[in-house]
Amino acid sequence: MGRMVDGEWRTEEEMIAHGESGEFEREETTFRDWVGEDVPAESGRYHLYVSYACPWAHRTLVTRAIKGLEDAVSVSVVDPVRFDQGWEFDPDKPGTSPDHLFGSDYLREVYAHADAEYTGRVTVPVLYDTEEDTIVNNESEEIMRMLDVAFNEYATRDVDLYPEGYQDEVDRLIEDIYDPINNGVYRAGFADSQRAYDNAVDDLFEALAHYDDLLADQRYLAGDVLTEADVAMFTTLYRFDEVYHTHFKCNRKRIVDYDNLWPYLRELCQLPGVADTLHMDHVKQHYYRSHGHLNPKRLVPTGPNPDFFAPYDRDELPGGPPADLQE
Ligand SMILES: N[C@@H](CCC(=O)N[C@@H](CS)C(=O)NCC(=O)O)C(=O)O
Repeated sequence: MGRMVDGEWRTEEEMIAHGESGEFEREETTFRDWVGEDVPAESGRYHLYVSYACPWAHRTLVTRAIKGLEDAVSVSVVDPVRFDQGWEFDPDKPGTSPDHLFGSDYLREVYAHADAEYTGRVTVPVLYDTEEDTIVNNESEEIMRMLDVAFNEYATRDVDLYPEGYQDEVDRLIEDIYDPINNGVYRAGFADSQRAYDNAVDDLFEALAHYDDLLADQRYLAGDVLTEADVAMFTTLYRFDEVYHTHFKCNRKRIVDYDNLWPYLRELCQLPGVADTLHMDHVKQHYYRSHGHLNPKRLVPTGPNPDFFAPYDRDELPGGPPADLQE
């Protein structure tokens, strides 16, 4: 694994950045323009690059699926296993695709196409503008918001994940769950010292307990309506028992052990469109086979196979999904 420096791929760059006490430090993303502000929303103009394995990319895929934006925004899917050349395209692997825009072998070629002098990590998701021929944005939270708000006129389902009256709460929730939960599992898994790991798992399980309590009498994180905050929480919970519990040593509890988080997770999996975004084979292949420093034999565990499609029994709670998501 490496990163780009002045448009060149460097594999000798430090694999994972750490602070002085061994905490994992995630690098800021660099392409931060906005569809709807800097460039106009248009159907067929933008292209998403994703890995089905990645929780950040998964947020954008879930938003696209539940709003019904498949015809408006096309997608290329990388090979789930990432070696020292970074994300690559291998359309022979099940569930992957070619690079539909450029036919590249590696995702870094797409970054170089957008900026020949690019310095930084080559991450998914990427939202590419075929008109301006550059990357608009590579920050999942922002791409999720753009798909939800800026592309609304192209949505085939009437679903608003950032509803008026809830916006401050949604922003607060997305921020609040980021450090202990979404990034928390990485802080645990990529910790370089016992203290950094201990702090990360303390924060993670304290936050999970808090949201488990909240969801006892509340259908969704912001209350009775489904929002972007649920999408942001969902993609971490989905990977938890199969990957983070074992591979990242987040093993005080599994999601199936929680009274409310577990049925909440099942409900989200069963929303129309979401099943098509679930690719646990890619998730497991990616984590267990890409991180040789954590799993040197690169063996992929066969369990525990939670049943995400078992009934969830949350219809008694107030609220529920928008009409267009009720089947
Ligand atoms: N802040 C970014 C993080 C994206 C990210 O870290 N993606 C991972 C995959 S899960 C990646 O592509 N990593 C490659 C690397 O860091 O070199 C976002 O939320 O979009």
